[in-house]
Amino acid sequence: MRASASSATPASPDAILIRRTMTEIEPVADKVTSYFYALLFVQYPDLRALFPASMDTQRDRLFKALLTAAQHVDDADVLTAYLANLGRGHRKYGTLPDHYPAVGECLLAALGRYATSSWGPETEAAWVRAYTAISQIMIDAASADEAVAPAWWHAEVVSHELRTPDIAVVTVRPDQPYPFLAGQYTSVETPWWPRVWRHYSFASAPRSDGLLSFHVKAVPAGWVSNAMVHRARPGDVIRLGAPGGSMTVDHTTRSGLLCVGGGTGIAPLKALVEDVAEHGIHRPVEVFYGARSDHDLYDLDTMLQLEKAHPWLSVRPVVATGPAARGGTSSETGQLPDAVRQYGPFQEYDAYLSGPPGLIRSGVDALVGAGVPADRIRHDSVEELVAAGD
Ligand SMILES: NC(=O)C1=CN([C@@H]2O[C@H](COP(=O)(O)OP(=O)(O)OC[C@H]3O[C@@H](n4cnc5c(N)ncnc54)[C@H](O)[C@@H]3O)[C@@H](O)[C@H]2O)C=CC1
Repeated sequence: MRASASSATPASPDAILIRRTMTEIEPVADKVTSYFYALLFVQYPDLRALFPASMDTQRDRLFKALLTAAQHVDDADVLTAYLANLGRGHRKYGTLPDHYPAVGECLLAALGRYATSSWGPETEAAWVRAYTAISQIMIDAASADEAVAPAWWHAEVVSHELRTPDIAVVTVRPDQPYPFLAGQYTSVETPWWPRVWRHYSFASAPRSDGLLSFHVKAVPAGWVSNAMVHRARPGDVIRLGAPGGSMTVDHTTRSGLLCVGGGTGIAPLKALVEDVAEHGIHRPVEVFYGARSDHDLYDLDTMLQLEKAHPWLSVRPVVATGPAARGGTSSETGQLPDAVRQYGPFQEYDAYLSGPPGLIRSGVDALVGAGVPADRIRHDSVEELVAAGD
């Protein structure tokens, strides 16, 4: 979380033109992205096979990516980091350098059609420059990544444990080593919904046996989550993309860790606790684990066992309704951010937030209120979480 340079320094002429287009198309974003994909698939029918059967989430993602790029167009560091990650992430879709000009041509045609008052030769030229730069960063990052990592991994389900009627702990064995850091996430594609990818955090620090675990909650209309909870069985093979996310432990400091997790958001926090334990330098770790009710604290036993084993760890279950859970350093009823506010001070802590988007948003405010400096609060991108929730 850092401020964009573009908010502090005057915007470049290209940035002004690009943002003008974005402002104009924002109210009709659905139409622009539908037109873009329709044009792309008519002009370049071979590209249809790279996309999922249903394009709903995809349309939204394209617009958000454009918006992010437009916001940071003058901030080379942020833009490059974002686009390089996007370029690497596109390898699993089978994206090739040749595809970029086709996409650019259809994108500009769609923007020109809907941004009627801001479009003209100058604006078009600004978009051509921006798109050329964007695609080059993505192509270069993908090509550099090819030398060091596969485009995707196959992983076989080796165990599937239903913890509640709609939450499963799924453990998989990747077909080749899968390097990642505790606190990161990956993208998952199931055999039942080809080319539909969703993000899930790793529920453990890297293990010596190479196995990876995920906590998945089946949500209404969630294709991948329902398949993972209700269909996947040992022997099924899923695909994994590259690891991502910066919710990782800074092992160069001895600061405490304040971990606030709601629902299946406890998964990466458990991984962080294991990471601190394995590192051997014992720092205070405070975990606030929230759920709607006692029954929804599906991983409380594991967290309490960790608490028993590690004197530097405090686990505080927080339930929104019903009787407070038994166990832990303390046990609360109410909303997670309110529970965190009762404790502290946390000035000397690095904070980690994980869970539903609403919790991330209100949690950041609560943590700042509890004295945690904003630049020491880590969480995954709320946009990605929205996509992960279905
Ligand atoms: N890396 C991450 O941030 C991860 C995020 N998730 C996300 O976590 C979510 C888990 O869903 P569920 O288990 O159904 O969670 P849930 O809806 O049952 O909520 C869990 C907890 O968060 C609190 N909460 C929810 N919305 C809140 C708000 N607006 N303000 C304050 N507190 C709020 C609830 O009171 C409860 O304590 C999914 O959206 C999933 O995508 C899951 C794993 C990792």
